[in-house]
Amino acid sequence: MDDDVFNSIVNLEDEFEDIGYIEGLEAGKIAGRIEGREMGCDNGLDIGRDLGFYHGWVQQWVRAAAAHPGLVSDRVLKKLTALQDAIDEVPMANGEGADFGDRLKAIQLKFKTASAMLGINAAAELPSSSLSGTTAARIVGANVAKLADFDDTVKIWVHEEIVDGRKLTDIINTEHENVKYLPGHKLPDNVVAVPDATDAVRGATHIIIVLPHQYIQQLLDSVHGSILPNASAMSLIKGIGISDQGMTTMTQLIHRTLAIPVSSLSGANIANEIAEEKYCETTIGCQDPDEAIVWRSLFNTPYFQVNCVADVIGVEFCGALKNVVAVGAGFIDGLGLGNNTKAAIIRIGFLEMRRLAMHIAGGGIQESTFMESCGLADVITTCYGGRNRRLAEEFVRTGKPMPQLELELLNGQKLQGYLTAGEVHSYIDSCGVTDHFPLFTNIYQICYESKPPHTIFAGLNVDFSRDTKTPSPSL
Ligand SMILES: NC(=O)c1ccc[n+]([C@@H]2O[C@H](COP(=O)([O-])OP(=O)(O)OC[C@H]3O[C@@H](n4cnc5c(N)ncnc54)[C@H](O)[C@@H]3O)[C@@H](O)[C@H]2O)c1
Ligand SMILES: O=P(O)(O)OC[C@H](O)CO
Repeated sequence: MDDDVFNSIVNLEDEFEDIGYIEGLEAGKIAGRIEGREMGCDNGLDIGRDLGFYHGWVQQWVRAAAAHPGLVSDRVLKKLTALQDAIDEVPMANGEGADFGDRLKAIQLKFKTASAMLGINAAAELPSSSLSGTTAARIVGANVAKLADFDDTVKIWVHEEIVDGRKLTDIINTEHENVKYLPGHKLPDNVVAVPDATDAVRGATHIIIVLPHQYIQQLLDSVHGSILPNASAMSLIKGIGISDQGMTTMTQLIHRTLAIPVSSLSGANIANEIAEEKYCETTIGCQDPDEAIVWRSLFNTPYFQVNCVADVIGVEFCGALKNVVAVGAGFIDGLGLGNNTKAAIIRIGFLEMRRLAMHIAGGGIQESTFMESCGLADVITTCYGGRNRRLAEEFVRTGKPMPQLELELLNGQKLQGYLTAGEVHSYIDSCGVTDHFPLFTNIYQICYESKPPHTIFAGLNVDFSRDTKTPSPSL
């Protein structure tokens, strides 16, 4: 009897373990089934909705083509049939060969090509007719006119203003010249200015966004309901955003609002020189190799040589942060110091750019991106020929605040450098790492805290040697 009691006590743990195992297994099966069903419903719903859209679209065109012979060419009909086949081949259940992601991607590409050939694939721009936006429209306009896969028309959104008593959109559409932001350079006839941003993006599969970064969120909010679900965007903006979540790049901001893939283009690209068709290079950061080819075909010309990399945010960090270095270079010119001093500021600025980008994005950025046109080359050109440099020089010479100089000297153009210096400072200050960015900190203090320009040299003897050895330098 005693024996039995002890036996059952000794075995109690094993018994509970067995019971626990069986109960846990049953509970796990039920929870797994519920979770799996929820996930399946969510994903299946998305896939079904997209497939339904493509199916309905292609059916309409196939029917219309059958009812109206000659409505579409044989080439287009072939593309529509290929799209229809790809949709029909999608299995209706999970299993081997289902690979829904790859299949949807292939369908999306076929849809883009077919809709482009049908003339409903406008490559739209949202440049607010700025200097670089108009320059980009010139290039893209000339390229789409030659590309079979794209509709001929490039819509360019113009933040409407009156120039010499006339609407800027009317001037652009009649004289084919942006007389305010890019005077002296004709635009191709297929570039059409529209005053309503939603008009520019409606029906567009490729959206190019170029405007001073301070206006971006307002613009995105106004267009986000009008974007095609299969559209993709390219940001040419050189700027960063600061939010509660820290530092945001423009592609992150655009993606968050529009929920479409976003790439970046940046390089040693002073817009007036490009408009004069002087040879230069640029860098496209695009994660999808197929999309990168499409974007390259929209921008590449013999005088504007595009190189593609996969590092989207590396490209844009370079473009944004070089503007702060340009302000420093302008201070050096304003102080009347020579080329050696400017070269020192460029070198240190370049290292601080790289250090900051790595600090924020770590292994998400490629070292090699800094050697592309968007990196080293853009720092050089901007520190010698850019507007940020020029106004920083005037700032030292005249003592006038940057916003006043911008109004007086830039005829409506907007500076990014001193704003970015403020944004960078608020970020590094909140992280407690200003000591590791003496040049950025000094430039900020000269711009915003009335420190004299010669204080730009304070504490610049920083050791950057560890930065090249670790992908994400610990500060
Ligand atoms: N200019 C260049 O050489 C160059 C080259 C490459 C990249 N970029 C980048 O391109 C972006 C645009 O710069 P930019 O030089 O072409 O612009 P810009 O300074 O030439 O033009 C200013 C633009 O802002 C618009 N604007 C004014 N108020 C507005 C408002 N409330 N809302 C919306 N838009 C408004 C104006 O219509 C005008 O089109 C920047 O991020 C810049 O760094 C410029
Ligand atoms: O004129 P900035 O200073 O805005 O610079 C223009 C371009 O960014 C240079 O690549």
